[in-house]
Amino acid sequence: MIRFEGIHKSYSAAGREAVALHPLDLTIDAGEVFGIVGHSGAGKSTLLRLINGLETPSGGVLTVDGQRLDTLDGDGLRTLRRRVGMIFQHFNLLSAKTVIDNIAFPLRLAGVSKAQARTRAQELLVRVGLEAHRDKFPAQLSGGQKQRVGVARALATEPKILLCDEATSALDPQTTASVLQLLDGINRELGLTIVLITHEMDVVRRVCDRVAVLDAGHLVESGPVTDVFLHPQHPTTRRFVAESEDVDEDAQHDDIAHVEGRLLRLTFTGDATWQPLLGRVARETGIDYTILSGRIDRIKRLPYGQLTLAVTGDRFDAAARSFADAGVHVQELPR
Ligand SMILES: Nc1ncnc2c1ncn2[C@@H]1O[C@H](COP(=O)(O)OP(=O)(O)OP(=O)(O)O)[C@@H](O)[C@H]1O
Repeated sequence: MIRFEGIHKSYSAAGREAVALHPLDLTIDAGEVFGIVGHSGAGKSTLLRLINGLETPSGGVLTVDGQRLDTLDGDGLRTLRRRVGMIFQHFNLLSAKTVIDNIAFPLRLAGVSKAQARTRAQELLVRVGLEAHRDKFPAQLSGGQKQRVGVARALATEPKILLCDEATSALDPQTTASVLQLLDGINRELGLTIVLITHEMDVVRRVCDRVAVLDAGHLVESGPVTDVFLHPQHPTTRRFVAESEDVDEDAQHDDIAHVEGRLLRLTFTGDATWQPLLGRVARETGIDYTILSGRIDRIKRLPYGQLTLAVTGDRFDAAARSFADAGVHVQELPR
């Protein structure tokens, strides 16, 4: 478990104090995939780098697996870094070393013999699906393959926690999906805690269990991805969700101006996603509806659907109740 209590961080640059993180409380549970989303400069990297001691907080208490980081000496910090692996946006591989030697490198640093380090690196190569590339150099690999080497190297010292610093931001959508799948598998099979920072809500939707939203150094919202993604409360979170769904909010506003009725947002999750509810409720209550927007997708493995309707007819409240009785989350939106 990683626990931030009143943690804050300021940098002094050119004689001035700049606040990167305002005091925040946050708990990341063992074994979960936790996403931290925010725009550039929001404080994501700072938050992540506090966890492996690459940055020290200006105040507050940070505990990793029950150990306060401010009590660690040099040896303690080195042990922490073996238990907390990290992967990076630009992979940070050693260009003069082969794939297998890149993976073995942290073990060699930790004093493991060359033969043992290579045996372990070979196992990791298989896990990330790169056996065929073991003797190549990083320059001979695609971005996705480089990130797989990064993952294998991070796993070499058998960490309990994996930090991912914009790990898919330099990759195309298909490669992003395969690297996220790899991370998901590692989380499930090895029980590793994964903390990832990203500026894309879509990355959070695909792999994270919980998420925190940072805005200019403030933690503005956090919770299970199903809650935060489907029912965002803070304007910054709403913008992230709208961006990831490719919604043009201005165009949507224009569309709404053209239709009559009250606006209803229906969110279906799990089994409710597959029920033929719309027609049934319309028949039973005599309402009519126009679909303004709709989406069916998954949050991690949970199927969900979200529809925005303009509803006409007298029995709006009865229709809303029928949807709610069928397990659908119902929200009336202001016009
Ligand atoms: N070493 C440093 N010295 C001075 N200021 C810093 C330092 N590192 C970060 N900052 C400042 O702290 C704030 C938060 O930076 P941070 O890198 O944590 O944000 P971020 O959300 O990760 O952004 P990005 O996605 O662009 O990396 C920014 O205003 C940044 O300029």
